[in-house]
Amino acid sequence: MAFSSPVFQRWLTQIGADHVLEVMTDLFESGAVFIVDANSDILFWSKGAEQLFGLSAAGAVGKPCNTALNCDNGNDPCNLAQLGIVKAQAVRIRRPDGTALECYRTAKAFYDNAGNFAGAIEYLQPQNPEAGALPPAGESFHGILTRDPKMQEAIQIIRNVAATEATVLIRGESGTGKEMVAHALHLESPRHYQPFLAINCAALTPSLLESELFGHVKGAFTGAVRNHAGLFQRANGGTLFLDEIAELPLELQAKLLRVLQERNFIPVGGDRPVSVDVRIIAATHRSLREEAKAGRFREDLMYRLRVVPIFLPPLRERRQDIGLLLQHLINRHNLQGHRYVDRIAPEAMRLLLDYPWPGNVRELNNVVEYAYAVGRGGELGIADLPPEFREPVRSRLPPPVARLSRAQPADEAELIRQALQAGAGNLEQAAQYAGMSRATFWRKRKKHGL
Ligand SMILES: Nc1ncnc2c1ncn2[C@@H]1O[C@H](COP(=O)(O)OP(=O)(O)OP(=O)(O)O)[C@@H](O)[C@H]1O
Repeated sequence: MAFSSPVFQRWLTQIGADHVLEVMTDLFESGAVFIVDANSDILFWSKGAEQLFGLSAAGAVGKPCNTALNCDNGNDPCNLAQLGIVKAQAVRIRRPDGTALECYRTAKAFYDNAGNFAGAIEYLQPQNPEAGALPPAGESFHGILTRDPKMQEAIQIIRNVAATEATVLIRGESGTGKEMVAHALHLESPRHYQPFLAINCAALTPSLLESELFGHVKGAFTGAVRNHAGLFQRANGGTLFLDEIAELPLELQAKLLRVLQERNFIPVGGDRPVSVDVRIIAATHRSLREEAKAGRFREDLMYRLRVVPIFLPPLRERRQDIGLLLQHLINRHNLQGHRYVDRIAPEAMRLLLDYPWPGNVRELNNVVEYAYAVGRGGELGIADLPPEFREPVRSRLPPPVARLSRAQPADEAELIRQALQAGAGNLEQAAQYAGMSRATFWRKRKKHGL
């Protein structure tokens, strides 16, 4: 057999088995190869796996394979140990960006001399190679799709700072991908085995936020019937993402500063400090400098948080990403099988490119979802777009109308959309426009996916 040939063995030693494996697996352009050890932890992750699953080798190696792949059937390769070989088994994996991918899986187990399971080599192919394919490498980073130079600059900063412990502050409008970027940073960092937890500081009242962040002890307040571990405790060893950090009340800013400086905090109602090791990534749509100048944000905390600032441009300033994201979303929806879109009418594309996208990528997701819900046929046309795309003068906004209590649910979504447009990325102005508090506006926006 060729593999036992001494000539082959000598050649393999000369070239290096790992290099041969890498080159060999690169030949499988439309599939992913990976290798697991006896514990099913990933040892090797091919470029094809990075491409297909949208997860870098750095983020995958060392993880249990069912965690990295988020298999819906999640029972493998336990079965593989008994079966020895699996051919073209249909499986569904879930990428880090949440998209599902139907694959065919072929795998072969290895056993040691005692007959114990010693690992496996696996090959996964998308069931529909065209629809399942991710954009070319370089345009996707942990599910973040972009061709925009400023976004790519941001991604380069993430790659560079991931290995360090530097605190990162992400600035960008709502829906520009701040949480995705924070998650990518976590996945690239040595903390990727540990939890990544996120909270929006604008979404809760100050007392709830304090309890959610720092936890509380039994009896701290009416209703505190047991000890509650806060996010800092639960994220210990990992990363905590604090979205809309500018909305953090001043008294909690002092508590956060203490965690950053002394790595400990006192839970609500507690009397002794709890030590934690958590990397903080914060995000805001505001200028923290301006907030500090206005006395709403502690300057010392601002300096602690923005050691590495990252800016994400709004979608209207990166038009080339609109086409890329559209194609990706269409591929994803095509996979679900309700409708297969293979082209976008030029006039619909024009409208999509000219639209100001106040809700950024989140709004683009919704527009495509709308098109699949209401439209039919292979061409995505103007009639498949939500009403605001078909209004003759989109820039003319209606006056700040209707308090929400009087609005019907359908009007509510429309009001939020108009408010976002009116606020042009400033959530405070948008909330004012809608006649709501920031927290209510944030909740309603999430509810309607805007
Ligand atoms: N570059 C991108 N590529 C692919 N998907 C993206 C990109 N940017 C954002 N998204 C998607 O858009 C949605 C909003 O992204 P995300 O929650 O990260 O934004 P955000 O800036 O944190 O918003 P908010 O501040 O309102 O919470 C998510 O569904 C995310 O998957």
